[in-house]
Amino acid sequence: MRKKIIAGNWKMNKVVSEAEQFLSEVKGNVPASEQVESVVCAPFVSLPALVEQAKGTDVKIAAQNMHFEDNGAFTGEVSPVMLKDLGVEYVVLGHSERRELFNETDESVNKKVHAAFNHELTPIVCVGETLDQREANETKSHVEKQVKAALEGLSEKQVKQVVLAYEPIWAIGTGKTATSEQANEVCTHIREVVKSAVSESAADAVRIQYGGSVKPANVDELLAQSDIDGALVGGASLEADSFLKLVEAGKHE
Ligand SMILES: O=C(CO)COP(=O)(O)O
Repeated sequence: MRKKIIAGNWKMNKVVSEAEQFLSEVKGNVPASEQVESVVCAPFVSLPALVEQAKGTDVKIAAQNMHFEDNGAFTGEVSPVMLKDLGVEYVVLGHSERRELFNETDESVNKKVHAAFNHELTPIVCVGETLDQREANETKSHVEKQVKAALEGLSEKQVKQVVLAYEPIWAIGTGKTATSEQANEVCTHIREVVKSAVSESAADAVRIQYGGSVKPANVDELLAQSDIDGALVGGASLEADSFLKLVEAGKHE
């Protein structure tokens, strides 16, 4: 049985004091991490305070991006070494906003996934199709290409530790959720891709989140699907109450 993982992706929201306020409200109220993993993906500037505050609690802290090099002349970038040194445990890689707005490619995502493992960070790798691709019936082939590229060169053991997040771009921030059947169909396909590209045991172990307008009202139905092992949540993760409802839902399934 795969443990559910609920991650709140704040994107570019909250100043440090707001981030601290949020964590003070949730940290004593999340379920034990043996039941469900609760992750907060915050902007870089809030990470030191959040990691400090989350110590000894069941909340894990994630970055939303990083460079693949350890250090060097990359003005404005943050490296995996820096994240590891802070005590960050997860990193979101290849989010569609980064692919679309910041020229993230399958190749750079793959380099970052390797860099994450080199520094014992757990990657949450995002994949997903545009509305045009869905309408052209290219969803599965597109997502397959993204998953294979992201996992290229990893060991079976590493693949088992990756978290994949299926986020259809047309459902992000639009209020349009994929139906739970549509979401599960693609997550099932992703698991089949992992099985044929890596192994059956890797496919059984890898966790696949759904993301795109997830909220307390629809999370139960999504998490009840056979191949959905969690949620990557934007808007509905910004309020402590709502985030707590989402992680509670992960516990029940
Ligand atoms: O992009 C997302 C999470 O990474 C989804 O965002 P929303 O939950 O706001 O649609």
